[in-house]
Amino acid sequence: MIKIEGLSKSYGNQPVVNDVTFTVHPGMVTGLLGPNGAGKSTIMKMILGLVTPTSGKAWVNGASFASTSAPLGEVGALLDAGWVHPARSARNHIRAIALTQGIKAARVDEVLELTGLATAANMPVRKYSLGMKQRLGLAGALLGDPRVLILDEPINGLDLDGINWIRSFLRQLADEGRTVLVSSHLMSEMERTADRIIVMGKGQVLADGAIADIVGGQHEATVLVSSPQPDALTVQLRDAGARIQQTDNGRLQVLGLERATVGDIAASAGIALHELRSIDRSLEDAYEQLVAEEATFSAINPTKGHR
Ligand SMILES: Nc1ncnc2c1ncn2[C@@H]1O[C@H](COP(=O)(O)OP(=O)(O)OP(=O)(O)O)[C@@H](O)[C@H]1O
Repeated sequence: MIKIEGLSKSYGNQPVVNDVTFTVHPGMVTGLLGPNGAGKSTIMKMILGLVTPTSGKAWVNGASFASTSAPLGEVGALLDAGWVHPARSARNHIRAIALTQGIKAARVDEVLELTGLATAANMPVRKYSLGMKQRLGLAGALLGDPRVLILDEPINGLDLDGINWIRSFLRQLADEGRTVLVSSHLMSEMERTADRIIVMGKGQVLADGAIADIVGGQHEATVLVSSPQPDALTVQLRDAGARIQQTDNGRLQVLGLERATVGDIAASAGIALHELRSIDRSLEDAYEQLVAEEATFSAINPTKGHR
């Protein structure tokens, strides 16, 4: 389990993480989602003791990570898949980490096998694709068989096969009872990967919950309707509190009323309808709206939440 409480970080007088509190539970994949610069990596580094918080605290399995005696057995981290020495083979890279941490050599081949790198293990890393480097980063993270995994943008740069592979891999790790925290700047990546997402914007938590709840929480009923009497219908719907926009093809986009209500209003006013349907908002829309709302609010209230 990872717990952070009131965590803040400023560089100079620039706040980059601002009073963030959340708990990441074992047995599920938790996504830390936010646009570039939202503060996701900084939070991960503070959990790992690589960046000192300006205020607040982070615990991994009940203790501060810096105080742990076998760090790789406690937490596996993937922060930057590109830092490996280019001339070194994957096997030698993982071996070197194992040696410094007192991990037995047999585990090296186990993690290379687990991450699908066994057949490429003797190749110099400079010949690796980004996806292979991501797998290598994961292999390193898994070396100590940790209960907690912290992975910064592990899906970045993977092709579709790679994405599917990592999704099922993370699922398996969570099913084994591990705590899995994964960051991404793309909702599409998190959509089928995470059980729960924490949405960040400008260093703050904007939303936290199951994806369906977050989309639902942002949801405003949107109905598309067409009628031979659009003007009369517009008047009736506006009277009921709806906001109406005319679409290019003459339909009305109705915001703020449910589909059945729109149908009932038209029927009681004797207005014919030729089309009546709800529009499903995509996850991406909900995410963009959340982040855009925060950006707008911060712009008009620049001191908001910044300490
Ligand atoms: N060492 C540092 N000194 C100054 N500013 C920093 C430092 N590290 C991060 N920042 C700034 O903090 C903000 C948050 O960065 P962070 O890397 O945590 O964001 P992120 O959400 O992980 O985004 P990305 O996906 O782009 O890495 C950014 O504006 C970044 O420029």
